[in-house]
Amino acid sequence: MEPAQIELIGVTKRYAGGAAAVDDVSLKIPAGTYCCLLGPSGCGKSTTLRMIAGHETITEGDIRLGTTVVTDLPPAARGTAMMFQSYALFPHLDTTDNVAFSLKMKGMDKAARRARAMEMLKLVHMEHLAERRPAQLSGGQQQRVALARALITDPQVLLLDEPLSALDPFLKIKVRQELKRLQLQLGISFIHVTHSQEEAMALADLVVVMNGGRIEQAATPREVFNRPETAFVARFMGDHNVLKGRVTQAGDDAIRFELPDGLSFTAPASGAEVGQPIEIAVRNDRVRIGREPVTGCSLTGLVQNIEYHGQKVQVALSAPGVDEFALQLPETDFFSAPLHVGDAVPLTWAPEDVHVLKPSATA
Ligand SMILES: Nc1ncnc2c1ncn2[C@@H]1O[C@H](COP(=O)(O)OP(=O)(O)OP(=O)(O)O)[C@@H](O)[C@H]1O
Repeated sequence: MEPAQIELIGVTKRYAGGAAAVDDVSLKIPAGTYCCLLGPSGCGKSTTLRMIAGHETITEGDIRLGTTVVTDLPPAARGTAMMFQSYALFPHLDTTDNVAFSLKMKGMDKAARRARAMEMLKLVHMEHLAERRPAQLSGGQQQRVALARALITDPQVLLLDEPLSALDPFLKIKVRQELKRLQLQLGISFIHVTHSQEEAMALADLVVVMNGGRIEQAATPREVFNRPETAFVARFMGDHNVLKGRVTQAGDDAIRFELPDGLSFTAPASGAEVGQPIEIAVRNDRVRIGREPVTGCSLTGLVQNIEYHGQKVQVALSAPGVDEFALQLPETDFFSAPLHVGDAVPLTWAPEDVHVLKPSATA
């Protein structure tokens, strides 16, 4: 099948008696995109995926694949295929028959469907284990079989629900690379649900950050990381400090805002007016120690915790009126002048590294 764009138009899901699990979500995923639905537990990622797959009814709105509205079509008629978290392989069938299963349901003869299954097994580098049963395969191998089984239906979109969550950290990275290779090779869209921002950043062309059934931001990984739209996205992606205050002066180019404890900062003008609440983000790795203070971009922090991360050292600090503040230093910088818990540290950042946030979609 030709790759096709998928579009969600005002899609809402209300389970019986509950609030909206997915709330008026609109999203376009261009053909041939690796898309990650990212967010914390309960934000509606799996429900969104299941509605695309046709395993969950849609309360309101429509889903379109290419030019076809698939909202009311059964899963097998949509042009999508789903790989489940549990792999859901049949224990009594060998690898080849597991992969060929949907072709058997369609009435294809045995020789033809086993030949096609073997092509799929080659695609996922599993042809040498074609005769094994699921119990004789490792978790990673079972997952490849599940992938081959989903791909044999020749879908326009492959849907993956937390595909890497059961794998150990080494295998996770290996399978991650294979998923990306397969998506590029096949040229179809993959929609991959994850709660790991690292996984989403590594894989996705399009990251869709969800919170409380809504989309907070949908953009490239670089955009989401460098220009998080909301405090939720900045915190969820990590490696950002968020400062929350009230605007005290508003100029054409810059504003000043004050934290509850009186610390005052500068941010680029963003249409905010005097008296309005404001949130800004500064990346942890853009905060510097002990430089000349920059007016409106400095504070003194008290070191609370130090974590060694290999290439970087993460230092958590406290300051009056600031919930959490951290900086990341390259390993060599940290060890050339090590900090200790309890040290009072002068911190500064450049005005151009201050990023003004919008109110959250669920606010
Ligand atoms: N079958 C169901 N019946 C009622 N409520 C449900 C059902 N499935 C999910 N929900 C609720 O809908 C909301 C979204 O759930 P969903 O599984 O889509 O979230 P998620 O982001 O995928 O979470 P997780 O990462 O934990 O799987 C949650 O509040 C959940 O409790």
